[in-house]
Amino acid sequence: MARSGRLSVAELLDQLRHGFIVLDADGHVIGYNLTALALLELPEAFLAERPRIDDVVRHQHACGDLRGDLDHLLERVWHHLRRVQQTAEPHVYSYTSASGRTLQGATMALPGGGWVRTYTDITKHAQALAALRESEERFRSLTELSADWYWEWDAECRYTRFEGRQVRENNLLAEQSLGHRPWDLPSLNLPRLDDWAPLRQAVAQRKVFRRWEVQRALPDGRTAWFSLSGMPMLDAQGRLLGYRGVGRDITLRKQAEAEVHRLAFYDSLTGLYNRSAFQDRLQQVQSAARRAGTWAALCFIDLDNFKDINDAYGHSAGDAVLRATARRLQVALRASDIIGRLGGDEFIVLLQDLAHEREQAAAVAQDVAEKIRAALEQPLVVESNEVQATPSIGIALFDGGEERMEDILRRADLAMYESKAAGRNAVRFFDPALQERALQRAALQREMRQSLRDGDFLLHGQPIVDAQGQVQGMEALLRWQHPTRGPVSPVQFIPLAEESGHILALGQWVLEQACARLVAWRQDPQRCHWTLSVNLSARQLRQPDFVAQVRAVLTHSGADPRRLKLELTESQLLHDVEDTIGKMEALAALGVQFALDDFGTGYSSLAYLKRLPLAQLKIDRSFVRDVLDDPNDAAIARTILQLAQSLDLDVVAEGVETPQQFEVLRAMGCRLFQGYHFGRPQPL
Ligand SMILES: Nc1nc2c(ncn2[C@@H]2O[C@H](COP(=O)(O)O[C@H]3[C@@H](O)[C@H](n4cnc5c(=O)[nH]c(N)nc54)O[C@@H]3COP(=O)(O)O)[C@@H](O)[C@H]2O)c(=O)[nH]1
Repeated sequence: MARSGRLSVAELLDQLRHGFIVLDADGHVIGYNLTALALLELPEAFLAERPRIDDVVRHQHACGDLRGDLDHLLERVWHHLRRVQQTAEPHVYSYTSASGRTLQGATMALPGGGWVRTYTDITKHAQALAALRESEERFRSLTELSADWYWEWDAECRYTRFEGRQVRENNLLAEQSLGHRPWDLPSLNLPRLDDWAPLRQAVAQRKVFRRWEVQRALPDGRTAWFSLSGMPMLDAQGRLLGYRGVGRDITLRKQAEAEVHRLAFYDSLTGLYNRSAFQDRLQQVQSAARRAGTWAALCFIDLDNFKDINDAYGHSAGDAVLRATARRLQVALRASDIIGRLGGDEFIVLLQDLAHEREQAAAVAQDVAEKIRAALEQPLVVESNEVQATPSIGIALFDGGEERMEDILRRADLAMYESKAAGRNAVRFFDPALQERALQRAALQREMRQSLRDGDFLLHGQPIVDAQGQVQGMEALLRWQHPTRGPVSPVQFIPLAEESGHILALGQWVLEQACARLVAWRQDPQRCHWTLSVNLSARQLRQPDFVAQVRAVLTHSGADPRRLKLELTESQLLHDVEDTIGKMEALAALGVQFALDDFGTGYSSLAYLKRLPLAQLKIDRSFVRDVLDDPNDAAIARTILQLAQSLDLDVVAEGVETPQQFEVLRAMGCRLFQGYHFGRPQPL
């Protein structure tokens, strides 16, 4: 310690963490600090004698701190000393002493000759580096030996790195993925962005995710399944740097799982659902029917003479018949229908979401069962023999109620026995009354097609009069003069025509007839100002080319569009309102008028009412019927009239049957009327 109480320079240098030795131009030690002695483990007496650097090296070599050939060591020391002098660049090196200390040495040239050598203990740093290297080695052997590969994403979740033998051997994966987010790459099992929501949510919350399975099509045409697990990489402030994780090819496992699934749930002969899978599906259909409030049907199919085929041609022929039956069922039915084989020659079909009404569902089920029957009754060629395996089909309808699956199956099975009893190759319902009605509906639909061809449909017209009883127009009403059944009410056949789609052809026919009538009236001074109202069905209006169709009929017939009035019901407006408004506006632009039929019975939103290009409201006849006796009906009629007045619409009171009804409605301000009081529908 210096007298002043402050450290001398020499004392200060001894306190440094770095050791140093100063050499003169000949390489003699002319200065050093105590740290150098400690780090180099040299006795002070040795350095105090100003040894040459060669002696220091010899000493270190003798102690085992420096290893290798001594002459070579000395040569190298002097080589570096000279080089440092020439280049003025320090020479940095490191070595580990015999005692296990790692030192970093640096040699620098001094101005005017000589050198200074510094020594720093970097043992800890060297140990950390060694540990890091070892861990890298471990990681590398892991990715080299394991089936997994390593990946990294940046903070935007784009792949930035892949490592591992798998990736090297199958570089397709990395090539395809680098620079892309996993959800931007094409995937077979998760094609929509929404499918990735759970993974993206986990990433947004910086969560670890495990075993995320994705199926990809590789550029070489193969498809492969990968499983990804990942964890976030965060900086010291908790900001996301990216994700890192492992990936694994799980294609083989997936294939094995699919095979196990196939064996457990599918019939090995036909590939259809087996009994246990079918029961599962039946339960699902029942739950779906409960949610949707619809009816479903179970068809039990038994091949009529399968045993004879088996006996006559052998089991392989029998198997071929069963496989062909399965194929025919698949071709005849829709993808949403569920087909199974219970065993032997027993097949089952589940038809879901048939209709909300039981009778309507029965009609559809009857149609489908007939289609199945027709498909299966066709002869088959099996092992060069022509065989016929006609089916007996039993149908049980069910809804979302509590009925047990065994009971539904039992009902269908019983109905199937009814088919057998009825002479085979037949369809029977569990409920005979339902069967009858379903058959009636199916027959009417068939006959309707024939009647359309034969011209059995007629158009009637019912007058629409003003307050003075003067006819202002007609409503066109369709009639079916059935060749054997006589007149069939539109109340009966219009819904059937809607269901089967015949309404499109019928509607077109009515429109053509109505336009022809308008053209004929034009020549008649008493009728030339009349309008003709035509009822539109929901299905007609939903046709994308409906506007074009009406325009074509008008052009072709030459009828004045302003005399044509199309009647819609409120319920028709509820379906795709914007589309309906668009079509109405397009026709209104031509001059065609629109009336809202049965007004008051539906759920018209006043907001829509305002937007629709309507000319007329028709008060439903249910309000007119009791307008004299029921104050509520009278109030409704009055309200409709007031509403129409404020919306600047005409009003027709429908179903006026008596002079009293006429008077009351006229007193309320109604100006147009329709009903038996003025005339029943007559041939136009
Ligand atoms: N999509 C189409 N629907 C049509 C067509 N033709 C008729 N229909 C619809 O069928 C339903 C039944 O029609 P219909 O049996 O012809 O009955 C109409 C009138 O006869 C009846 N009416 C008329 N005045 C009276 C009356 O004073 N009392 C009474 N009880 N009934 C009467 O009302 C029916 C007309 O109703 P609306 O159409 O609502 O104005 C019926 O829903 C028809 O719409 C067609 O070509 N296409």
